[in-house]
Amino acid sequence: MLELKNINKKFGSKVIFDNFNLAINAGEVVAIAGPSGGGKTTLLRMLAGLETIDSGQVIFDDEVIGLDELITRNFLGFVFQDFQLFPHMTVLENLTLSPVKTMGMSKEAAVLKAEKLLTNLEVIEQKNAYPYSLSGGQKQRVALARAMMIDPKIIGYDEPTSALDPALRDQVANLILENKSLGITQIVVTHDMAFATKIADTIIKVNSKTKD
Ligand SMILES: Nc1ncnc2c1ncn2[C@@H]1O[C@H](COP(=O)(O)OP(=O)(O)OP(=O)(O)O)[C@@H](O)[C@H]1O
Repeated sequence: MLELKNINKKFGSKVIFDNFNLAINAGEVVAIAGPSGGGKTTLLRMLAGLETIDSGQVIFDDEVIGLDELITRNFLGFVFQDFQLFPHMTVLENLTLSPVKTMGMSKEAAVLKAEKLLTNLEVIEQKNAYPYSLSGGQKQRVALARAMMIDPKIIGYDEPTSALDPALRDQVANLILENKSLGITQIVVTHDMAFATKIADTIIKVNSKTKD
């Protein structure tokens, strides 16, 4: 489904990826593990088009995707570390802002879609609440709903359990497994190997050789 071939990425003179390869099958949950600073977040950001790729090939369903097209193709919905909800906006506004502002979705369509996702994720009662008033698990669900607003082919999570206690970690694992049962392809960046083992079909270690 998604294949990365010979991906190179540098920040200044610092090499983050040197001919990196990755293949992900549709419906698979892939955990990306590896040392701090190894480039896990950068990998997700590159796939979401939030960070440039210097060179290499991205192939999606047998189609070679221009490296500058990643941002507009919306392959990857991003669930940011610590959720990164806009604090001055309600849950509903957090979900509808970007689709309306940057993707030309009508306000009405965005609200309908947001309400459906919030219902599915059992946080519809919080639609007019502000992020500060939500529990950690509710914030996680809202962040997931926001990522799903763009109908991404893949959902990427950056350290989804880092801010959560063990019970909430299990909830996140269940959410990811529920999405898997719906056939959604997911990439999960995590330090937490127990969590990775629980959710992932495949665990990929990025730049693990730099660990030693
Ligand atoms: N915008 C940037 N400009 C310069 N260097 C950056 C930038 N973003 C990341 N880096 C550097 O690239 C390297 C990889 O960072 P990244 O955040 O992808 O690592 P990570 O594996 O996610 O680490 P962690 O597990 O600590 O979150 C780090 O050395 C980081 O300092």
